[in-house]
Amino acid sequence: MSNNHILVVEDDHEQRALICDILTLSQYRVTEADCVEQAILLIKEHQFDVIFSDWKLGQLTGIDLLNYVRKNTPLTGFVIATAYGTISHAVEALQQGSDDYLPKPFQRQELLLTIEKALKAKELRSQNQQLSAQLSEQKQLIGLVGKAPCMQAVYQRIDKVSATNATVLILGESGTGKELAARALHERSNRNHRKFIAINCGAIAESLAEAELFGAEKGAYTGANNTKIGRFEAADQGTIFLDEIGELSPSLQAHLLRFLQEGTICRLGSHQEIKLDVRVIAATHRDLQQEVRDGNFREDLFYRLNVVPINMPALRERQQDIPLLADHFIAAHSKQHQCQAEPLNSESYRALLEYHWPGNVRELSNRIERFVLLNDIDELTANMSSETLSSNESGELPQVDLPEQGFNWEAFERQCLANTLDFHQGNRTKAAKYLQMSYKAFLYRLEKFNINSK
Ligand SMILES: Nc1ncnc2c1ncn2[C@@H]1O[C@H](COP(=O)(O)OP(=O)(O)OP(=O)(O)O)[C@@H](O)[C@H]1O
Repeated sequence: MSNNHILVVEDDHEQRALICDILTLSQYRVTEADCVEQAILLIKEHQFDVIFSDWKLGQLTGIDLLNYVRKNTPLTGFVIATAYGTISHAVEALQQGSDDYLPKPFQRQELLLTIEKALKAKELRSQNQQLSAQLSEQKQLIGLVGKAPCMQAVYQRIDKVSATNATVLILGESGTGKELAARALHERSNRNHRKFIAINCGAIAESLAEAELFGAEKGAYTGANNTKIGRFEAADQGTIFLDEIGELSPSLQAHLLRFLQEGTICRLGSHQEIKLDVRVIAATHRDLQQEVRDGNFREDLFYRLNVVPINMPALRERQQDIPLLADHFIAAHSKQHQCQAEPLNSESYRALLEYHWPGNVRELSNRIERFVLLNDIDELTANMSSETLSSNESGELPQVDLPEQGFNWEAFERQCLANTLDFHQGNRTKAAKYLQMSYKAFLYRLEKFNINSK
């Protein structure tokens, strides 16, 4: 039996028995309560790892229990079950610090997955507690908003490597906060009183790039009337952030490799080596390993850069942070533009939660900024419905010849999911969209059938 102890709070006797059975069969230690008051008495006596609570519990709600838990045993994992279609409850629960919510009716596997998620969140919170003083300071400092377990893992990574001089490669889709993470690494290092220089490798003209990065001697090229200091030299004793590293030309890749190996650069037009102390942080939204396989990126450079990788999660992978980020950006943009925006209603939160956010946090920030400036809620959700996963269109259904002897439905569902994923080269966002399913529902199914997309 697992050591993990779950408290199930549900006033419907049959439902409670069912949930307890599922959890007990999955080797959890389970205790039950039929109301908030009884749950609180039990929490005072025992240490629970996760509390699974229904929303409606007599006169009180799961939120009352959640508030008690967050105040008194903040590490405990918490999942709230919400009635079908009551998205405002889900939003409220996430805002109050629930680790996840589970819309009813739910399946056995979905229940087990949310419990596992809450356990993971609890574990990360426990680990972070040791760093908590630093962590709250760090969260302020680095400006990264998000409480999801995958973001906690990012904070931990940043915390561990910021004090070192290790080269860091930050990976993630566009708009996921790669530059913010790089700044955080710099801010938390002992280089923070020196420069942080950010360069978008895709944005510098090829012909000027070498002089721009490594400097040039007077007369090295037409128009070089004075000696030019490059960005590497300017960043001496500080940090250089090379964004879109995948765009670096082969010749600059060679220069960068030499710097990472020898710690020296040569200005254009000179053979004199200049020793520098610059920490390199690189980022890309590309699959650099694929670029290496395709011959576009040097393998030796890839390994030099990839000393410590940090993966920034896509916004759709941390759905629980969406309300938090939305509220954060409303406050930030209202302050910036000195205007007052209406608080979001539950319909708007629902639209935000259901959308798949191809532009990630940047897109959320931009949409909220437009909404705040124009005070028009339609600006927030414009063009979302056509992109939203839960489209109502059924599309053309595939023809299936039902075999006379019957067939195994689960095996069939598994096959459909796996084929769809293959069809989209393992891209889960596209596959979920193709099946007109929310990303979260699709992930549940992948995990349920143990289908690996990577
Ligand atoms: N976790 C976060 N909390 C608060 N703001 C965030 C977060 N992540 C990103 N942002 C904001 O979103 C915008 C985009 O972030 P950033 O430039 O760091 O992303 P990026 O991954 O480097 O994007 P690109 O790959 O396009 O360069 C910025 O305005 C940033 O402040």
